[in-house]
Amino acid sequence: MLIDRMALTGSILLDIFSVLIAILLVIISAFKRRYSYWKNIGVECLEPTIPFGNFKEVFNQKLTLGEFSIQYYNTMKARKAKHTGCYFLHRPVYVPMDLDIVKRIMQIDFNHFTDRGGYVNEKDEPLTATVFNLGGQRWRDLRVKLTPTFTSGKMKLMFPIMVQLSKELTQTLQEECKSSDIDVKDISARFTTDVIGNCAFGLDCNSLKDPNTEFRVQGRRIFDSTTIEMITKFLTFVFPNAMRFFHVRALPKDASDFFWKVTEETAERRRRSGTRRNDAFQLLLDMMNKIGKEGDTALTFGELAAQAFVFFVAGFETSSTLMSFALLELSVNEDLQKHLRDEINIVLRKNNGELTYEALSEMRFMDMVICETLRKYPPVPNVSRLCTKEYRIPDSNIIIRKGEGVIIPVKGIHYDPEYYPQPEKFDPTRFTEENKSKRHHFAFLPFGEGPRICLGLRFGLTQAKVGLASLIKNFKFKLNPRTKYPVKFDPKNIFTSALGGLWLNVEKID
Ligand code: HEM
Repeated sequence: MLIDRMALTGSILLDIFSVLIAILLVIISAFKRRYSYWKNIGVECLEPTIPFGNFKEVFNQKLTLGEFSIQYYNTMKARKAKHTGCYFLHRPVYVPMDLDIVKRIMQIDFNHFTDRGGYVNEKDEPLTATVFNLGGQRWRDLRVKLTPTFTSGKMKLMFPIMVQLSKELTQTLQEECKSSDIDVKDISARFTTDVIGNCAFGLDCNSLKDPNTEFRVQGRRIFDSTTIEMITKFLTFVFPNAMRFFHVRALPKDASDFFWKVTEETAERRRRSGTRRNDAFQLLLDMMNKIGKEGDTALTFGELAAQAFVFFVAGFETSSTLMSFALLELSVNEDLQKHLRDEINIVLRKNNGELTYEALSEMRFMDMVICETLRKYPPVPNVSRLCTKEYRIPDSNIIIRKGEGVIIPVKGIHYDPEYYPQPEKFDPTRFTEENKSKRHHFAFLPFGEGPRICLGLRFGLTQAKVGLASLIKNFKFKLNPRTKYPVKFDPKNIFTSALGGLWLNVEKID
């Protein structure tokens, strides 16, 4: 009896094992067929690994996406390839190396690449339906409506709030640097959280005064992904339909619940008090209440909340990354720090000590430092596009089919010695007007380009410059031994982020 049962079990196990092996072989052969795609159409490609494609080191967290961008770009450049292809898991992705082709995809022939391919799952997670993630006509309509949010006129109105918060930043730092080393990434993020909260929503987020305020905690939560969350994010990008079918959420639930609740409360407060403010949130409320041009379609509350959310998230993280890496480089290059401080003091003296919007635009060296920081540490190391209409790459037989992805290797381009000799060197003079005019315009892409260029570019630059002006005027920064230079980047973060923070020694200038 026992022997019979063992035999039966053994044969079932064998059957299951054979079926599994057969399935595995089918999957492997499907991958192999897929992985011959670029070779078959004569496009340069590196050897992919099943099932990661060319992103194995990114998945197992040996490389950040920024490091991948540089490594991939340099390898292909050494092969003198103009057109290259890689595989993101099973998906073929075109990667242009020639800046004229980059310009065509992002700008001239944009109509073929209108989408980014972000994950939208409105049913389970309305906050994903942002202007960043949406494509097609819904993106176009929203983009047109949201563009007036950050005009230079609006920036001038918001400017005094930024200056006021920069004074709070100085006071906070003065207190905190007495007793401890400073993680400039953290303090910059607290500043930009308060700025975007106040300028865009009229909310006092209070994170400078209280580093553990819920805004800061939940803001950090969005970017501090666990390994599982990071893999989920990748999968939502590659299999959006399947992930929607299985109701998969791309955002941490606690953080998205918090932002939803804050948006509801803010909308309700304004409705009850009847106050109108000249800010991004008012613009969104008007769009929801159909106060605007005749024939405009109204936003739903979910759409409003999603746009408020993306402004908040995009608004604080990227700009604080910019501020903190600028501070890092200025602490390593003390002559540049002094040069910048001298410029700030000269401009402020001319303006009776007042930092105004116009005074800020007089700071030419500040602008060069900011650009060089964005070149060396682009907060978004790669930019993506989704082909929405079949496209033949000019002067070639390569066809990009509808549904195929494109990656622009921003960080790779920023480290190309052909455009930036000695790319590891921090050298703001690369951005004098004369030097800029000698380079291809698409050799500098920290905000992307074309109709989908960053919507908050002006806001991001202004808040980072205001914060930096007040910090460099009032403090001296030096590298702290806790920070490795060159920096080690955090492979768990899809954006540029230093592993363990950016710790500096800070000394108040009397
Ligand atoms: C230093 C600061 C910033 C950097 C480096 C940055 C970078 C970027 C990049 C690379 C993109 C993709 C562009 C493309 O695909 O061509 C983007 C898109 C976007 N950014 Fe920013 N960003 C910054 C600040 C901001 C701020 C402050 C906001 C809002 C308050 C913002 C809102 C957006 C939005 C809404 C999009 C999507 C635009 C669209 O698809 O139409 N960004 N940003």
